[in-house]
Formats: sequence, C-alpha cells, structure tokens
Amino acid sequence: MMQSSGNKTLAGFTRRISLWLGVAVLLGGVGAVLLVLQLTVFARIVADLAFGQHALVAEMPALKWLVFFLVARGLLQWAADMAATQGSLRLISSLRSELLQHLFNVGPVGMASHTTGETVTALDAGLEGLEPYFAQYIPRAAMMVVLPFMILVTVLPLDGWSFLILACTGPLIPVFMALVGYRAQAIMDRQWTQLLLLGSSFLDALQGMTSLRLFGRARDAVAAVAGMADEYRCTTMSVMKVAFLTSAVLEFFASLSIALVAVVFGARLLEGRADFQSAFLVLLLAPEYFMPLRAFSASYHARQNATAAMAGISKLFALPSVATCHSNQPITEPLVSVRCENLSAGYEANRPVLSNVNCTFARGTLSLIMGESGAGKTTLVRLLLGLLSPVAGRIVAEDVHGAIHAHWQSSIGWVPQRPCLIHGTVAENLRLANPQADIESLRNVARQADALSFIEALPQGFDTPIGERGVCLSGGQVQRLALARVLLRNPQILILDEPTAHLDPVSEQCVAAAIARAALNRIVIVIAHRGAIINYARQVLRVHKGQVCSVPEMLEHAA
Ligand SMILES: Nc1ncnc2c1ncn2[C@@H]1O[C@H](COP(=O)(O)OP(=O)(O)OP(=O)(O)O)[C@@H](O)[C@H]1O
Repeated sequence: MMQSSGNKTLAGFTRRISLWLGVAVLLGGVGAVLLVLQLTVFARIVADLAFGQHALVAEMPALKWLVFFLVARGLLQWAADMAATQGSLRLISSLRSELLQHLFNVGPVGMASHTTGETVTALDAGLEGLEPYFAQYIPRAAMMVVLPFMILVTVLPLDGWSFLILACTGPLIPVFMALVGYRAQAIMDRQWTQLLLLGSSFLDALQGMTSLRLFGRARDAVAAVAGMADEYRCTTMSVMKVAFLTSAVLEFFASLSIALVAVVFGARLLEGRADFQSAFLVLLLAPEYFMPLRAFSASYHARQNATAAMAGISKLFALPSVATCHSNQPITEPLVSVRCENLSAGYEANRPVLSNVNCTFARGTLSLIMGESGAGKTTLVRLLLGLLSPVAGRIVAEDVHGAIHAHWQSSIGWVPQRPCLIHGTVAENLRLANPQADIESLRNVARQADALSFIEALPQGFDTPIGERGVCLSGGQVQRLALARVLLRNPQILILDEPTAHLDPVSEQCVAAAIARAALNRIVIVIAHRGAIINYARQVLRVHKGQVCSVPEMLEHAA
C-alpha cells in the first residue's frame, strides 16, 4: 500500500515506491552479474576456438551457458523495466487522486489565485512528466553505479592500465553532464512556464470565445496562442540541442576511452606481455562500462523535466485546504437552526469583509440576504458552505435535541448563480443528486421547480441531451433544472444565489413559491435583491459595512 500524505517532493515520492524501485535495481544488478559472466564465457569460447585448437563440439556446454545468460538477462531486464514502470504508474495515479482531493479541499476560493489552465496542465502534463523520472531516471541512475563498478572489479585483476583508463574517464561523464544540466535546467524551467502559459491562454480563448468574437478580438487571441506555441517550439528545440550536445560529448569520451584501452592492451599483446583472452574480455567489457552512462544520459532530461513540473505541482499542494474536517455523511437528526457566532472573515489580512457577525437561520423560515454589490453576501454564503475559513468566530448547527454540530456542511444543498450542468441528458443531470431516483421522483422535483412543462416540451423529454453547461437551454431553464436537482437530494439546508434572476414574471412567481414550499421543513437561505421571492421571506438580513443586520421593515412592506 502506498502512503498518501507526507513529503511532497521528488525525494519523498521516490521513497513511496522504494520497494518497486528496489526490486528493479536488484534485478538490474543480477542482470549486470550475468552480463559479466556472459562476456567472460564468450571471450573464453573465442580464445579456445581461435588459439586453443578446440573443436566447436567441445565448446557446446559453454555455448549453452552463453544462451542461458542471454535469455536470463533479457528476462531480468524485462522484469526490472516492468517493476519500475508499475511503481511509477501506481505513484502517478495515486498522486493524481491525492492532488484532486486536495484541490477539492482547497475549494474554489483558495483556487482563485490559480488559472484553470495552470491547474489542468499541472494535473495532466505535469504528472505525466514525472513518470519517466521514476520509471527510467532513478533505476538508470542506480545502474550507472552498479554495472561500471562490477566491470571495474572484473578488469582490475586482468589489466591495471585498462582499469586506470576506465576509472579515470568514467566519472568525467557525469561531471560534464551535471555542468551541462545546470544550464539545461533553466531552459527546462522556461519550457514548463511556456507550457503553462500556452495551456492557460488556450483555455481562456476557448472559454471567452463569445466575448472575443463580439469584440472582434478573435484573430488577436488566435495570434497570441500561435505566438506562444511558437515560443514553446523554439524552447523545445533548445532543449533538444542541449540533449544532442550532451550525448555527443558522452560518445566522444566513451569512444576515446575504449580506443585508449584497445591501443594500450593491443600494444602489450603484440609484445607478448598479455594473453588474448584477457585482452578480448577487457575490450568486450569496455563498451558495456559506458552503456549505463549512455542510458542515464538519455533519461537525464527526465529529471530536469520532472523538477520543472514539480514546481507547478508543489504550488498546488501548498494551497491551504479549508474543508478537510468535513464529514461526507449528512446529519440524520433534523436540524432546527444554523447560527453564525461572532463571525469575522476576509480574503486578505487586515481587510475584513465581515466583522463580528451574529445571525441565525431557522428551520421553516425562508431567510433572505440582501445588500449592495460587494457588501459581502457571497462571502457569508462561502462561509456557510465551508469554502472559506472564518478568521474568528464559528458557525454551528443545532438539531432538535439541542445537540450542536460543528461539521454540518454535508447537509447543504446549494444552487449557485450559474449552476453547473454536465454533458448528458436532463435525467442524467438530475440524477447527479441521487443516482437511484426513479422517473416519478424526477417528475416530482421538476414540477416543484416549475421545470416539468419545459422538460416535457423538449424533443425527448427527460432523455434529451442538453450539452455541457446546458448550452441548449435558456438561463432560466438552467436555473429551474438546478433547483429541481437540489430538491432531489432533499437537503436539510438549502442555499440559493439569485434563484429567480433569469426568470420571466410568471416563472419567477412559480419558482419563488416552490422555494417557499421547500422552506416549510428546511433551513432556506436565499441571496436576492428584488422580485417575488421577497414576498415569501420570513427573515430579511442586510449585509452592510461588514455587518449583518435584520431588516424587519422589509417584511412589513412585503406583507
Ligand atoms: N476571492 C476573492 N479574493 C479577494 N477578494 C475577494 C474575493 N471575493 C470577493 N472579494 C472581495 O470581497 C468583498 C465582498 O465580495 P462578495 O462577493 O462577498 O460581495 P457580494 O455582496 O456577494 O457582491 P455581489 O452582489 O456583487 O455578488 C468585495 O470587496 C470583493 O472585492
């Protein structure tokens, strides 16, 4: 099992899959031993056949061993790759759900500082960018130590000079790559920032398509996105240049080193101061000595890519969460009131939006929240919804037995000003609130929300597809559908933001009456400035200069 919390760094994530990576490195280590044995057997067979006058038949047992080593190495390599990839994919999948859960806990208020594009890029390309780091970079970094060390140990008793050449040239490669990598990291960071910008701008352009067309700025938006895509292309080419340069330098050092070993050993072979089998084995081992360095170099950019992506992911993980203490289970005892006690809240330090607010929302009472624009009505609702943490004070719910509940937000049904509808049929959208609801329940809540007549007038009734965000419906129809949906959940507390803002006078009357009916056995809180809903209010609260006060004269006026 993978632990889900803790150190949110590359090192911390690596520790979570240390078992998988350990298995991969162990299998790779066994493969390295088999490689040395395989080359030793091969050198002996060639020496025996060329200089020992042995017949091929006499070499059959050695040849069988050779085939065994080859097959076993292939299988071990496959198993090592599988272990590293499995661990990596499991980690990415668990990180994705962890990050999503964290963003749910942060909520829309905390997320406001991040653009949707940034978040989507971090969740998608960012997390995908970590996969090669764990699946390739880490195992290859370990193998870069294991295999060369084994080869050095094998070469030492065979030839001191070759040992010296390999031991001196080998470490030069990682040192040079670190130097190149230092410069490459800056380019990688730039590439990641450009990818974030590209993602955000593309999403902004899509979301604002209507406004851009209306203001005649569509071409500018297309040009801006194209410009960013081009910058991203140029930076990617710079990254490629660095990658090619790195591998060219590596090849240079590796070839030089192998040539030196060949020349030094070759000269002594000619002078008769060395035997062929040892010389041949050292020449076979020399390229293998550089092989893990080559593999490591090929995946070195994975580390830089992961470091750059990690910056964006860490920023999201660092957002403070506000909803971690919520229980998912609605309170079963009937709630009689929700009380704000000495509540203060704001978005910036020393700039409170609400100060020392005291108010009560009672069961069976439709409470109306009014106030001028920017007064803090939405802030009060965000506090009630648990999307914003109070700076001081608390909000509690009391049930019929007088018990106080601190975590009661799971009992809320919420209809925002712009409700979110998914791509699907009317019935599917309604069933988001209660997947088990039968068609009669859907009709019932639709009738209550004054939505039944327009749903039945749609070509396929409840089975009509309505597109993402309800593009095929009017603003008022979306609002009524959202009201029907929340009623299907039958919440104890109902909070609605301007529920009748988009309705014609007749529909407004019907929806206001439906909300009033819903308030008979619920705590209902409505933000509204005007309209029929005021006539049904039993409590009117005005948000003004950070305070919330009751306005009884509004009720008298309505009466
Ligand atoms: N996410 C935020 N970050 C910083 N300040 C915010 C944020 N949301 C709202 N504010 C500020 O808090 C104050 C109250 O805003 P709020 O949205 O609660 O007002 P409101 O009464 O709901 O207004 P409206 O009727 O226009 O929706 C405003 O000054 C607003 O600029």
